[in-house]
Amino acid sequence: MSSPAELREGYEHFDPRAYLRNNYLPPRADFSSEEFVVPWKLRCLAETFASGEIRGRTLIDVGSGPTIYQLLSACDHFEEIVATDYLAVNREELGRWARGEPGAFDWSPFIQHVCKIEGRGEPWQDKERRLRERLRRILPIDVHRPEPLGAPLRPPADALLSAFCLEAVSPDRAAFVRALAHVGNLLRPGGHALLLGALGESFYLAGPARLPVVPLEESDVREALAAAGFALRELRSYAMPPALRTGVDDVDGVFFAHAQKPLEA
Ligand SMILES: Nc1ncnc2c1ncn2[C@@H]1O[C@@H](CSCCNC[C@@H]2Cc3ccc([N+](=O)[O-])cc3CN2)[C@@H](O)[C@H]1O
Repeated sequence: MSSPAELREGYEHFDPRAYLRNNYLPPRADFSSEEFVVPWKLRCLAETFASGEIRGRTLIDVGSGPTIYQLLSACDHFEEIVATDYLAVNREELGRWARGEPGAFDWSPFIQHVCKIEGRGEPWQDKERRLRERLRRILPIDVHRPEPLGAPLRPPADALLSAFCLEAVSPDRAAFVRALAHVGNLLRPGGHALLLGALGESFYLAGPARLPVVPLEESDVREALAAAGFALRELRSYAMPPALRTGVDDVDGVFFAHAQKPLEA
């Protein structure tokens, strides 16, 4: 089991471009079939937002890393998107994309796919522009702190999204529960939480960095959400096919959870 100090040390060597290469270029970024992991992740989010039930002023994305794909369906339903990450190198990568700077990662295949599955015939450039307009803040965060942003979010977020972060920064399941409770402090009562994460993963690579992950089963996710005070609305799982087991991690599958913070405090 890794210690918080080992985790922090490991993240000093995290290479955002290697991480993007490992997870967001082929073979994992294969849009040719719904059987593949990226279309599955994007469909979970598109279907959840399609109902229109989840909307409001602010959505906070916890541990964004260097990625924005997770925000593509959310951005139609919130005036402001707040991205966050622990590492400056990831916040800088997000900023490059947000400002449309040369050298930023090309998310257009993801944006085109989301526009296709949302089925409104929206030009992908419109969605790209809307996300850039609404992605107003890119903040430092540490989910091990009871106040992950260092100060309360005022007003609290109407919704929270987090993709592949909490299990990758928690040394064990108890720490995962604590991190969930901490990020729950950023969410208003009644607010919705959407989580994507890894099942059965014990490590992943990001260039020179080899980071430990607490291996989770679906039941651990269910129990952690309950222990952190969330009411579970939906939990789906995806099994990683052999073709996508590329050695960049040992992930067995992916979970998608939709939960809600109760109205009564
Ligand atoms: N204390 C902290 N608080 C908040 N964030 C923190 C903290 N420490 C580090 N961070 C921040 O959290 C990190 C988030 S990236 C974590 C990667 N998770 C594992 C990776 C992800 C992945 C992606 C896609 C697929 N797939 O199949 O499609 C599979 C997998 C499985 N492997 C990183 O941005 C770091 O900068």
